[in-house]
Amino acid sequence: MMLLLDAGNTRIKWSVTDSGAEPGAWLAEGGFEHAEAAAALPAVLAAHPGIDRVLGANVAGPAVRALLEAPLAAAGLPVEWLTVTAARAGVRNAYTVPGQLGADRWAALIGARRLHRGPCLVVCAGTATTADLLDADGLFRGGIILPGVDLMLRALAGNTAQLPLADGHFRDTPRSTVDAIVSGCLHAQAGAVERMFAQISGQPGALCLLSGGAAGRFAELLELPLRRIDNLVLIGLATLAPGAPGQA
Ligand SMILES: Nc1ncnc2c1ncn2[C@@H]1O[C@H](COP(=O)(O)OP(=O)(O)O)[C@@H](O)[C@H]1O
Ligand SMILES: CC(C)(COP(=O)(O)O)[C@@H](O)C(=O)NCCC(=O)O
Ligand SMILES: [K+]
Repeated sequence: MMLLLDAGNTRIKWSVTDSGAEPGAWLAEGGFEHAEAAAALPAVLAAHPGIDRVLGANVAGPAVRALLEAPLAAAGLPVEWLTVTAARAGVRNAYTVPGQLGADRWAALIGARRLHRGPCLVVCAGTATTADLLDADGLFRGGIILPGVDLMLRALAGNTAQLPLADGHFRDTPRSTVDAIVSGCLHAQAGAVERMFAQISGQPGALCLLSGGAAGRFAELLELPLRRIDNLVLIGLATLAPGAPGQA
């Protein structure tokens, strides 16, 4: 039985899965804030005593990595952290320096390849938003990084005299400050995704896979073939586990 960890810059997402189970068929799943790791992880282990392996993707830095490793080490469980390479599980990494790519993006690409064999735009709407192009033959051609929704909202509130941390709504023609701010930030997210998707929209089977905690903020704005996938990073990690069906 495996514990999978997606350590992002806002939250830790986790799932428990039986070795050999279909990626995404979780026995349990959840999330917690970085500071809750010392309490949350022992609770997960206590609830699932059969966990004998931990696989993780970390993009939140060494301090968060240590926060996660400590309670697991106390339970005799080392964490196998995903390292980003030039090729894995049918995905090839065209990054100029392959190891520079975030492990979450790499795991999400591997998960996407597992779920969809055609051309794909893999979007993770998290602290940052990423949109990564995966060819029908499994080549990750490259992708973009932009501030996530909350970062955009906080940037405006924190760097202007008159703009609040907006809790407005998306409008086609915003007529209040908070709606103007929220609409602008959501257009920025959806526009970036649609512009990236335009590179593959003419290809048969082209699909956008959208994951991440902030996905729901702009999913319905997207005018493209879309599949919402919860925890694509964890699906990628599960795909890499030995014995996982369809593992390449
Ligand atoms: N429980 C939640 N409910 C609603 N929105 C959330 C929740 N958790 C995270 N978010 C939103 O998603 C973003 C973080 O998503 P997540 O995919 O967890 O990011 P990361 O992988 O960067 O930690 C936050 O900035 C917030 O906008
Ligand atoms: C872009 C990211 C910050 C996204 O992380 P998240 O928003 O999920 O916390 C992360 O993938 C990262 O640190 N990447 C390393 C640089 C790169 O991918 O080029
Ligand atoms: K940083």
